Amino acid sequence: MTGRDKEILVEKALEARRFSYVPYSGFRVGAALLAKDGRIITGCNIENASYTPTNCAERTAVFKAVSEGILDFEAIAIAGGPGLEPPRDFAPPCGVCRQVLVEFCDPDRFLVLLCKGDKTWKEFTLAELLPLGFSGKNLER
Ligand SMILES: O=c1ccn([C@H]2C[C@H](O)[C@@H](CO)O2)c(=O)[nH]1
Ligand SMILES: [Zn+2]
Repeated sequence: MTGRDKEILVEKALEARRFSYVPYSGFRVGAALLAKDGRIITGCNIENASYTPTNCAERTAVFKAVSEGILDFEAIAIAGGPGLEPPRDFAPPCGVCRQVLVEFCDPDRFLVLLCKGDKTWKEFTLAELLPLGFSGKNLER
């Protein structure tokens, strides 16, 4: 992945916030998931009056991709913050999203880019964000 590829992914995550459905928190999160074939699948958070059915931006992107037969991923960029102004801080993925990502991504290779509104980012491997993650390998016997 080149620096330019990362920049594009960061821009797509920032843009995806525009579609967040957040009448309760006002906290807009966008995600851009890069598939190994080069496709980029975006997602936003979608809230619900009953609160718990809320879906995070990261899971929206993963589920969109998987539901279209895209299963091999290289990286995800995530941007989150209040309102429509560019996020001033990094928004790390929640534990549930980390667990969903580990189902589909090699934790030592898959990159997570946490972005701010100025298009800077911090990057981690999924293994750094979810050490000792539980996956299908743990079910083998
Ligand atoms: O990983 C995360 C964590 C939170 N949110 C959303 C859920 C909710 O709509 C809002 C506040 O928690 O942020 C995400 O989209 N991704
Ligand atoms: Zn989440």
